[in-house]
Amino acid sequence: MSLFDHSVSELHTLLKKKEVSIFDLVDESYRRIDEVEEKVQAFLTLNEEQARAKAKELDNQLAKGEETNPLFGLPIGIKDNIVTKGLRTTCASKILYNFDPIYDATVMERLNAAGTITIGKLNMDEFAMGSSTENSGFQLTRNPWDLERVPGGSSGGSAAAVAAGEVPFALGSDTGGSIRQPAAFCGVVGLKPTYGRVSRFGLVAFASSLDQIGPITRTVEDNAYVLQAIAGVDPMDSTSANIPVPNYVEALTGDIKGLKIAVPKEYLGEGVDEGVRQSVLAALNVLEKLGAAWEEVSLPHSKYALATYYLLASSEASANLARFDGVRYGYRTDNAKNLIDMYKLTRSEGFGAEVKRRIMLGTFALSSGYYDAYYKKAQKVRTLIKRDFENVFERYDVIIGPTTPTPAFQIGEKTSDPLTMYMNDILTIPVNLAGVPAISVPCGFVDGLPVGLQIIGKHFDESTVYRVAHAFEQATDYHKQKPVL
Ligand SMILES: NC(=O)C[C@H](N)C(=O)O
Repeated sequence: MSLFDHSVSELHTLLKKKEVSIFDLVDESYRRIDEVEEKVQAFLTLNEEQARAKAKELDNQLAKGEETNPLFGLPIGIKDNIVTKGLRTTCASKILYNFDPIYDATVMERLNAAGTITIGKLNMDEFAMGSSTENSGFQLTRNPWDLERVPGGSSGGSAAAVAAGEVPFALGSDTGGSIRQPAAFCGVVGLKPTYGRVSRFGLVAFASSLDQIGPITRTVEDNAYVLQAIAGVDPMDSTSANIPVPNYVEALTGDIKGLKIAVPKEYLGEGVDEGVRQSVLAALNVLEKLGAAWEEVSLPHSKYALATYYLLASSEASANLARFDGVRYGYRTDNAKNLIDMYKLTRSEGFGAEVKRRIMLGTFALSSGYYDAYYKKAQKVRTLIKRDFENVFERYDVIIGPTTPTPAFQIGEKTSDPLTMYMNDILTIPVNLAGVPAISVPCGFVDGLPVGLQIIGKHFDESTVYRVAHAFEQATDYHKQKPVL
C-alpha cells in the first residue's frame, strides 16, 4: 500500500499523530517517480533538492504544533504553464526551454502559504493546445492504465502523475476541457472552476476569456480541499471575482434527495461510444437511487460550440503568444541577419506545428475584412451557448453527461488529423464558453479503460457540483481502482 492511498484528511491526521513525517511523504513521491516515471513520463522538471529541504523545515514547524492547514506538508505536482519562482516553467514549448520565472503565480503563493511542497512540473500539450499531450515539445506522457494510450490533454502530465501515484494531487488548467478530459482518461477527479473563481495571475495565457486553473485529485473531497486553498479574489487578476468562497468540504453532505438533474440529449447522441453511454446511464441510475431525479433536456446550440471555440480561443492565442519574440523570454534563434529575421526565425523554430496552426487561424479570424464574419459572429454564438445553459439552470440544479465521447485513444491515432483531435472536446468546450464549473469523476470502465462522468453546475456553485460528485463517489468504487504499473 502506498501512503498516497490515504486521502488528504487522513494524511493530515497521520502527520498530526506523528505516524509519518512530511519528509516521508516527499520521499514517497520521489520513490514512486523512480519506480514508474520511465514508463509514464509525466514530469518535465523535478524539484527534489528544494522539496526535501522544505520538507525538513516544515517538519520542524509541525513539531512546534504551528500548522493546522489540511494541505500542510503534502506533495503536489504543477502543470508546466503555471509559473513557479526559480523553477523552470516551459509550457512544454521549446520557445521557453530555459525560462526561470522571477515570481510565483498567485495559486503557487496560496499553496505555499497552505504548506504544500512542489515535487516538480508536469508535461502538457505545448501552450495547452491539444487533447493528448502528444503536442508537448519535449516528451510523450503515457496513460498509466494502458501505456500504448494517451493520458488526454492538455493537462496529461498532471492526470497521469496522480493516477500513477507519483503525487497525491496536482494542478491543471482548462481552456476547453484540459483538466476534465485527461482526468476522465486517467480515472481521476478533475474540476474546472467557474471562470473568475481562481486567479490566473501567473498562468501563461492561452485564451484569456476561457482559461481556468483547477485541481486534479484522486477523490472529490481532496479536490475540495485543494480548491479551498486556491480560490478567491486576487487584485493581480482583474477577472477574478469578488464573491465569497464557501466551505467546500462542508458541502459534502452525502445528501442529494430532491436534486434535479438535466441530461442534454446532445451529450448522449451520435458519436458517443456505446460503453461510455451505458456507464453514464448506469451512473444516473445510482443518482436516482440516492433520491435525485433526471430528465432529458436540450442545449440546442451545442453543435456550434466547437467552431465557436476554435475561432475565439485561437484569436486570443494569436494575441497572447505575440509576446514570445526572442527578445523578452526564452529561446532566440542563432541564424538571424536582421531584427525581422530574428522574430520570424525564433518563432518558426521555437513553436510546434499545432501552436503555429492556431496562431495562423486566430490571426486570420481577427484580420480586417474577416473580423465580423468570424470573430464577431463567434462572440454572438457564444452568447447563445451561454443562454442555453442559463435556460436549463432555471429548472435544474446540475447538468450531467459524459466527459468525453470515448475512453483514451491510442498514441498516434489522431495526430495526423487535427479535426478528429478537436472532436474530443465536444462535450467539455461548451462549459468553458458558458463560464460555468464542471467536474469529471470516474464512473466506469470500457475494456479496462476509465470513463468520466461530467457534472456541470451554475456559476459559482462548485458546492453543488462537489456534493453530487461526492455522493456518487461514495455509492460506487470506481475511484478505488488503480492501474497496475
Ligand atoms: N486547452 C484545452 O483546454 C484543450 C483543448 N483541447 C485545446 O486544445 O484547446
